[in-house]
Amino acid sequence: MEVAGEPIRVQSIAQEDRKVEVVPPEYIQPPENRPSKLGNMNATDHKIPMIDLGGDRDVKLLCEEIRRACTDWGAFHVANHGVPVPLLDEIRNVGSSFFEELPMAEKLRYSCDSNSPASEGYGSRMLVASDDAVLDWRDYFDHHTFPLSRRHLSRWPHFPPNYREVVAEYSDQMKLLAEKVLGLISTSLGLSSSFIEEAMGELYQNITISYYPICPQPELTLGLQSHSDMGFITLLIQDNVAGLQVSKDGEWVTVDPVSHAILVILGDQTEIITNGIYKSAQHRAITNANSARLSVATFHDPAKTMPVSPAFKPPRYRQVVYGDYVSSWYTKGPNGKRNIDALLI
Ligand SMILES: O=C(O)CCC(=O)C(=O)O
Ligand SMILES: [Fe+2]
Repeated sequence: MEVAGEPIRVQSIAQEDRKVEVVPPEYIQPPENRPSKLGNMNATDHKIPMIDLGGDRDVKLLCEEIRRACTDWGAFHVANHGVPVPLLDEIRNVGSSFFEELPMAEKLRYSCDSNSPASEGYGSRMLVASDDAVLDWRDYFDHHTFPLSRRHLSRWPHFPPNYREVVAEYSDQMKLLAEKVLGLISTSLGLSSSFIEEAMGELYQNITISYYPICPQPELTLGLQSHSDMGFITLLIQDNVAGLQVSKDGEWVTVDPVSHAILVILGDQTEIITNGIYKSAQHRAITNANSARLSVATFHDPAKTMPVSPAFKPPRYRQVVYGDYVSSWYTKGPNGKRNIDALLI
């Protein structure tokens, strides 16, 4: 089902009546970007850290763990995070019902504006900077959730019937967790616990549910090209199909799915504000030939008008107005971490 002027959704290439045996050329990555090895590359010393936020943990010890994880990886799992675990299953379930049970024609009623990056709705080309860029093997639904003035539930799927209620509740819970984690990150650097939250100003939150259809040639494609997230922190959950990889010491490490845990990914604004003591995590998603994969990423960003600069001296990054950073990112494309590197002094 194709609508005139509408970019084609990956799911309609991969799964419907026109199912293909080979991927169309616009999805084929140049050799240097292809996943070299499709198995799980995790060795025990190559596992994303798991940090327990529960109970009465000694804050000093907790902050030491956070500091190590942020320094070594820029990403870590949190367990006992305070978000009800059934809610994690609910959002995965409503997401997969939308992508897998709703006919394409119905899904297309929620199409995002394909001419404007990060517009709300159902799309497939969020990170595509130019017409000749290689396409991601991914469809998604992007929701604007905070500030509340951006939250229009009427623009979100009506199916399944509890979709909107679940996403709204999930958004509220993610905001609380983001504030908690940003507080710990601030404390772990000797800053006041509210430092990053105050520097961020009004919190902007978007939730992207990504759906990666089965891919006939996973060795040639990426579900999502290598990038770092633009804002402060991303809270991500995935289903039980592995596919997310984080770059560590020049190697791609697959993040094992842990159904009750939430992955914290540091974004570029955290790298700037911490003056590079903590680095944003470069990550990507690979595809596979056996199962579709779903993830839910919740982004926490400042207002577009907000200037962000290092909290430590001498500054190693130039101050940047967040909206300018976002515009340049969407113009040039993510290309690994090139955008933040351009701010280095
Ligand atoms: O699907 C994933 O695991 C990664 C999603 C992601 O990195 C993003 O949406 O920015
Ligand atoms: Fe990301």
